[in-house]
Amino acid sequence: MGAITGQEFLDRLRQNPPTLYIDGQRVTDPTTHPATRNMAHSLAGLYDLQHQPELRDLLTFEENGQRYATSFMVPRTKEDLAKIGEAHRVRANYALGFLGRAPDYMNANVMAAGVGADYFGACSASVKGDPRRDFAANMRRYFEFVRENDLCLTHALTNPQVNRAKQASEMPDPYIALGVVEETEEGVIVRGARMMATLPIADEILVFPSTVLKENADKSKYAMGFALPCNAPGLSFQCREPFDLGRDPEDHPLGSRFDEQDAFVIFDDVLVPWERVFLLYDVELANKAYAGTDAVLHMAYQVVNLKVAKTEAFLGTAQAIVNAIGSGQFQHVQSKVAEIIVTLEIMKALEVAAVAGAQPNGYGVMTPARGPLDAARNYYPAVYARLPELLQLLGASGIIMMPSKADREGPLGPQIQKYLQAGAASADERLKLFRLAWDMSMSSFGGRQSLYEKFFFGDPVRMHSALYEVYNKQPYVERIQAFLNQAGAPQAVAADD
Ligand SMILES: Cc1cc2nc3c(=O)[nH]c(=O)nc-3n(C[C@H](O)[C@H](O)[C@H](O)COP(=O)(O)OP(=O)(O)OC[C@H]3O[C@@H](n4cnc5c(N)ncnc54)[C@H](O)[C@@H]3O)c2cc1C
Repeated sequence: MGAITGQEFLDRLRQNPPTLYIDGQRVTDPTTHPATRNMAHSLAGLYDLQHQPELRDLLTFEENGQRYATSFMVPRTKEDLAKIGEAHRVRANYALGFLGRAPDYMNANVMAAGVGADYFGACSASVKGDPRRDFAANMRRYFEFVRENDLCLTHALTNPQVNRAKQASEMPDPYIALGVVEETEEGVIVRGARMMATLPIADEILVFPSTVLKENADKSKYAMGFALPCNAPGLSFQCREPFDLGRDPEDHPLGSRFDEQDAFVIFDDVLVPWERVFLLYDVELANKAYAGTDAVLHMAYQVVNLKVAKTEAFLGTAQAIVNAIGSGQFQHVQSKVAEIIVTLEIMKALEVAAVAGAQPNGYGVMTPARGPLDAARNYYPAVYARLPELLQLLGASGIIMMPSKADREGPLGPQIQKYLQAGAASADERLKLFRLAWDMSMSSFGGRQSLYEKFFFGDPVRMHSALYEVYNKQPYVERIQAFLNQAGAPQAVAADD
């Protein structure tokens, strides 16, 4: 099959809808439900991009006579990596960088895991050569399956909050956190919940643990990795309140089109067939799965490209506001726009450095450099909050005084046109622009983005700790030590002056 069209995506979603619940009701058809239909069609548009004649060569690649999405490409050279990055960027621009979990993100994950599938073969519960329990073979096949069908994947890594002072096994019920209940001939039965899966309007869900599990026999039932269709029996997604309010895109330019949704995932004794199991009971392997296959780096590479696109959107919007209201001569206004430029250039430089420092990994995959990507995924969550704040500071009351499209067509239309025009734009143009700034920075959609940017790659506190642990600081300590030793002698001579 290979790269699908938007229509194929929608048909598949309609025929096999994920088990979604919104506002107490089951969503029987996400392509028509008011809370999900616009997002479903936006995703379809993203799939259609890969068939546009001018983008086809960038967004897809050919293998054995078949075309696949570039995000599934196994990079063997730095040129391959650069092409993948450019494709990520073009696809990110489709939603101005505001679609956090477009399919590319998980495609990068399954690509790295699929090529590095031997990692899963080392799992203590894997049976080499067994057509169903050979986890390496399962992972390899799964990558092929996802790529062949151009599937859209969601994923859920963290357990419900409940009590972060306790381990999963110490909760009031041992199956609040997702755990294995039993093995059967067909597979494993899992029970419990996962806290968050963005983009539940998907074909399949990938489940891995992200929290570091401690080694002991009891906790090993929480160590697992598997994939399932989003309509597997017993699996349900409880969606949060929708941010697509059904408004005209001119009024809610982002929320009306790109509410990717976030869902709480409930596994009510769900059967995971053996062929879909990639990891089981092996705490050490589970804890290191993302690093062990380098999936984390390929995902982070998608992310750095996405964040470049998003920061470019902030810069463009900020400068358009400045142009519209003629505030560009004020020094502090220039300084605020310059702040966005600095963030953008840092992210672009980290992307370039990730490719420049890329090396083939043990599986022959050209892997972007870890240092710049770790810097990007720690830096951006720390600075993101300033971007919406800068839009607010530049737009001021303009970001709240925004009559809607219906208002502009109503009885006060002529007055709105007169009083809400901009120095360099009509009222219609100005209000569309300010509505975008509001949706980026202040609406419920924009507010969720601010939370998303803080946590999308994990808890920033623990990410910093992880960086502290892995970063080789010793050469710098030694340099300081050498300097101090050198400095000692001349200082001793001069000290008696
Ligand atoms: C909008 C949004 C979308 C998301 N999408 C996805 C998704 O698609 N898939 C997915 O798997 N996850 C997703 N996440 C979840 C994300 O991975 C988590 O938010 C992140 O890992 C933090 O975990 P938590 O939310 O459970 O916070 P908690 O772990 O509950 O942390 C809450 C607070 O307690 C502190 N804390 C808790 N435990 C510790 C500790 N051991 N050490 C130090 N401090 C601690 C934290 O620093 C934080 O301040 C999403 C999150 C958001 C907000």
